Amino acid sequence: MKKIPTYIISGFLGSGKTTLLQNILKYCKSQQIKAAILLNELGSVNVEKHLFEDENVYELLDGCICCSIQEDLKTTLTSLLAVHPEKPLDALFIEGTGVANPLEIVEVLASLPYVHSFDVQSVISMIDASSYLENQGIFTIKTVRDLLKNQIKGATTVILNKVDLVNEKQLQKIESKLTMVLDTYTQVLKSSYGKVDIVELLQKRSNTTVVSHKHQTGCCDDHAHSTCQHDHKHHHDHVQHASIKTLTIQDVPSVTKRQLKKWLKSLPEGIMRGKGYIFLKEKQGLYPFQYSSNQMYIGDFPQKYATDPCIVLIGKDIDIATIQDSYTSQFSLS
Ligand SMILES: Nc1nc2c(ncn2[C@@H]2O[C@H](COP(=O)(O)OP(=O)(O)OP(=O)(O)O)[C@@H](O)[C@H]2O)c(=O)[nH]1
Repeated sequence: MKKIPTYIISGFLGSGKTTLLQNILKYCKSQQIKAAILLNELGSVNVEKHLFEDENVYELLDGCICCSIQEDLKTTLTSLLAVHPEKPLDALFIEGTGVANPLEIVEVLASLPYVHSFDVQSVISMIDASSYLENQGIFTIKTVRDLLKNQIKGATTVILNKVDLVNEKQLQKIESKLTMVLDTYTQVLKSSYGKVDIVELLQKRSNTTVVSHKHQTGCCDDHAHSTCQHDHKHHHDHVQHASIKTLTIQDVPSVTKRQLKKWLKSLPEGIMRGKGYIFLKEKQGLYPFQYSSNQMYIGDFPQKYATDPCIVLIGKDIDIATIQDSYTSQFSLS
């Protein structure tokens, strides 16, 4: 089945995510694009329900899909696939809460089994130009500052919204601050009320590659072809230059904690996040693990629900072939 092109819209509270989403949906309607939206709200009631009355909406309330209700996200993705089996959706838009880390959502979509049904096209992050500079000073709490940074750094497209509320000088200051955080491949657009060129916005800018440890002949061999989304030469430039890349390794053999740690630490700097389930030799069980800020965390308890071991890595400008090679040499010895 064709994968569903999926877009993640992130950005701090009030930055204009819903406003942008409405513009996108208007465009989809005009082009007969069959879209669904997944709205996530921190509160137990969606106060913006009325804005999406005619739309195919899935609501996830009372928590953040990137963390506290991540399992609900998985359940919703599963039921969404069950509802549209014959005539799949043309696009799925996921609007995270204002405090969501978009990379955590990418990780879910890149994990098994979802990676075979959803294809992350881009991570769009909204910035409220009228409060961006102020927020840099206000939020002295490191976790909030990190969150703001992750929302921007984890994006393939950044939209500097609410430019109607700032003057040229302020805008220049924001742009120069952003260049310090963003890499050159991140697309930066400016807008008022989320009015941007939607065709340009919906271009594919993110890459997910699926490889199987069992088929190390490469992801382009016959067996793996159906899941292969590698950087083929015939891809358009914007795909080759996509800054965020996701690598999903499936059929992972059992390893020791030490081996996993050693391998994760050996990864290139561009790797921003890692996550997955790994069968630990010493504990004879499938354990969840996390990797961020150069630190590995392994869950205290084995996974209760049936799932396959897999490793999801997300990074910027990463050379997937190099990672695959390092992975093969590390774990083939195990
Ligand atoms: N002046 C101005 N107001 C805007 C702009 N974009 C959005 N707004 C307004 O800002 C408010 C918040 O916009 P939303 O689109 O709801 O923002 P959001 O990011 O979805 O907000 P959360 O649900 O809190 O995460 C609304 O009142 C919008 O009408 C803009 O470019 N300029």
